[in-house]
Amino acid sequence: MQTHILGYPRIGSNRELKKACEQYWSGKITLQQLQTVSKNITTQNWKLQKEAGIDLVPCNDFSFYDQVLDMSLVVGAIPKRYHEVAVKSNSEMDLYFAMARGYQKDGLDITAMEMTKWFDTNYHYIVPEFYKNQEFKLFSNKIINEFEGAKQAGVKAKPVIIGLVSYLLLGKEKEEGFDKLDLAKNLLPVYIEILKDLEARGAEWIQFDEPFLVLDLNEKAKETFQFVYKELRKQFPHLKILVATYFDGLKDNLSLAVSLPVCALHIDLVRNPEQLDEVLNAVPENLSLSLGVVDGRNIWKNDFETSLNFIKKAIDKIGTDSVLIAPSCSLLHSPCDLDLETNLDSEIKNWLAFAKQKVDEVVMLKELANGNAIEKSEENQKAIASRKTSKLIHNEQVKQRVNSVTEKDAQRENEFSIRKTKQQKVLNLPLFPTTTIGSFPQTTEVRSWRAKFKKGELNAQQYDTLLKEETEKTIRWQEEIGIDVLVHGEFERNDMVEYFGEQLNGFVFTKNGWVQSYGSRCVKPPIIFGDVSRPNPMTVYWSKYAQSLTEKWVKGMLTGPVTILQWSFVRNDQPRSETCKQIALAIRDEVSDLENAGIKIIQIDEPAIREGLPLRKVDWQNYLKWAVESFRIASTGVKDSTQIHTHMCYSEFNDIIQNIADMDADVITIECSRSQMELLDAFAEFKYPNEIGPGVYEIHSPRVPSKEEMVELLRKAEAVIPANQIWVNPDCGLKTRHWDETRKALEAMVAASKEATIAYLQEEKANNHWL
Ligand SMILES: CN1c2c(nc(N)[nH]c2=O)NC[C@@H]1CNc1ccc(C(=O)N[C@@H](CCC(=O)N[C@@H](CCC(=O)N[C@@H](CCC(=O)O)C(=O)O)C(=O)O)C(=O)O)cc1
Ligand SMILES: N[C@@H](CCS)C(=O)O
Ligand SMILES: [Zn+2]
Repeated sequence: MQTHILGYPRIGSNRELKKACEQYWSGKITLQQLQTVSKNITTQNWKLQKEAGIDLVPCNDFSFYDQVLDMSLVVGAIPKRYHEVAVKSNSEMDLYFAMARGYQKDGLDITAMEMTKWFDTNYHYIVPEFYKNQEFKLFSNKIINEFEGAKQAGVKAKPVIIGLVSYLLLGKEKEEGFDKLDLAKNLLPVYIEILKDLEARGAEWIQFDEPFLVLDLNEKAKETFQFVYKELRKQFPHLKILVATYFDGLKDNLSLAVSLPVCALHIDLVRNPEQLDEVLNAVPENLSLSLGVVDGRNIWKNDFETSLNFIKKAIDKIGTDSVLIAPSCSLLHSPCDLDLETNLDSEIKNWLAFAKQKVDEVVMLKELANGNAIEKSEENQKAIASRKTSKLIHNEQVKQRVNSVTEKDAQRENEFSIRKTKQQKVLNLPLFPTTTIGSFPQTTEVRSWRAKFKKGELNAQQYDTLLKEETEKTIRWQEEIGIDVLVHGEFERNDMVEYFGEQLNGFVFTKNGWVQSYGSRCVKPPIIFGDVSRPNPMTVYWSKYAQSLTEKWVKGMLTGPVTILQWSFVRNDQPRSETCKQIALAIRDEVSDLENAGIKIIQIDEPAIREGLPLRKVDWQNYLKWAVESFRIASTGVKDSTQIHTHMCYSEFNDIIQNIADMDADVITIECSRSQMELLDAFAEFKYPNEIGPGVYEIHSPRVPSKEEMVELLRKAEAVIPANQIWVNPDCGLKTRHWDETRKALEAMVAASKEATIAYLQEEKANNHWL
């Protein structure tokens, strides 16, 4: 029996990588200094795992930005537009960061590659770009370098490589007339070249991540899996190849997965424990099974009794030598180290395990399965029992309230057409009304006020005054440039989910529980440990203050229940739907309080609603039913005249448009500019009846859009959506942007709205004249 880890967090337990990357980007440190930071992180990670007693320690799980982008560089999938950067900068690292973040230097203005969600997680990867007959060639030596780096640290590591089929399926065809899977034949020689080199250097085990094996696959994908792994086996009869699947069960891909001629197959027994029996029955004699029993996506202490039952069952069926023990997936999605949490309630802390502790759990499970360290099992069972019976968790009132929600509680008084008239009477908004999504730049200064406040270097009143000044400046500036519906800027928020978690009962938050979201950006998901309720209003103070400063409407700004659920660590002792409804009721109360405080427009952000979709289509409707219902519980307790907005980013809507419509928000703002308004087609085809704000500019890069390009996008929108349904706004919040680019971009956006209005009215006039 062996233990292994599928991947370890690479940000460093104090976010050293984030800080070093950002310093490198702003020219404050050299490439060599950046590389020293990465070397320290990887070395520490390898040593930690080796010293804990892990048999197969991973390498190539480090990344300066994203592991999929790393793979694109390794196999030379570098889109042509970056070739000049490679020449001008003469640095592999700068080329790499240019692909991730765009390049505006040396007279070049090149956009970043697209970024999207990694399966159903809050991690984002850089989408590979594929072209017909694309050739690949080994470009970056990263995998070899990491293997050698681990060797120097005294570890013969197991390289973790994105499997060939999943790598292709993660990408996007950038021209028509071919299927990305057609490229497998061209890509295979590069994989073979890498494996040859690794084998020559002494590698024994190779982990290929193939998460697509838990998704719905077509015949071509299945054939490609067979083709690729047969070829690899032919070439490398002695390498131990482990295929890793995670985030769901193999289900109808089981026979395919167990037929691959590899040494070991990893399965996720946290997400899909039911698959174990079926897999054990199907596993051929020469295939080892890696049991993903420690939850890599959540922070709860492992229940050793449950895990040991799985392990024993597997040992009985296939023998000790054929069993590996592991976390369910890479620990990338877990915070680094619970030991750093010195402020957590000790009862709750005893229920938790972060990455470092999960490594120990994996080792301990092997010990226990071997009949050793019985006292550790008793300790573990005490902690598990204490959580089951704790008084901290249950609140009968909350449970009763969820149980007594009726259909009427999830419905507005009247349908949208009636609400629209009533809202327009109150709001009196122009055609193409302008607004933003909520956050304004979270400058280093604003963040430093909060850091000082937390350290006690600023008192509550000083902190409050600084935030009020920043809010007032932002309100005045929005008035000045003529935005129609203002926002307060969200300066008081550390994060759109954590901020709410900090104020709700049933949540705890950590000091240092950071998890990578994309590139250098991290999030600190709050932990939902018990029944959720709202002891006090959470946002009314700031919305009321902002509204008191101006005659214009200020939107109240909330995060929706599904997004709070999705971006938190969620309790695993009740269905997610139950927790979601509890959060929904808390948000419903906040919405009511905002309305009572005179706020006429309330936005409830749900950017994670699509991310929460189960990976298999058969499971979608069940999820969508409770997710949409939760949004409706949160949003429908208002008068017809109160306008409810929602906002979503990173979403494709075609296949869930009916459910989006069922949310029945009066206005939805969506990310749209990167797809050049293509995302609107789903709304147009569906004849989406409510109002829509398609994002007219991209907010992930510092590039300032021109008025003309936004007018052009509005014209595209008008071609498919009636003008009186269209709002004008950026793709998402502006928290990651600087003020200078924000000012220029929003001024141009307001000008674009005016131009679109004039053009529309002129056309109307001409049409009427003609009639
Ligand atoms: C919309 N997005 C979000 C997602 N998930 C969330 N939970 N939240 C989101 O907003 N998922 C999808 C996308 C992902 N996008 C982003 C965008 C931006 C960030 C980001 O900026 N993250 C920040 C951390 C934000 C935060 O929590 N800030 C805190 C703490 C700030 C801090 O680091 N303080 C320093 C001291 C500072 C000083 O002294 O000057 C410290 O503690 O050491 C705060 O503002 O108080 C990031 O920096 O990574 C994430 C996801
Ligand atoms: N209101 C949030 C939404 C981000 S998805 C913001 O503006 O940052
Ligand atoms: Zn957004």
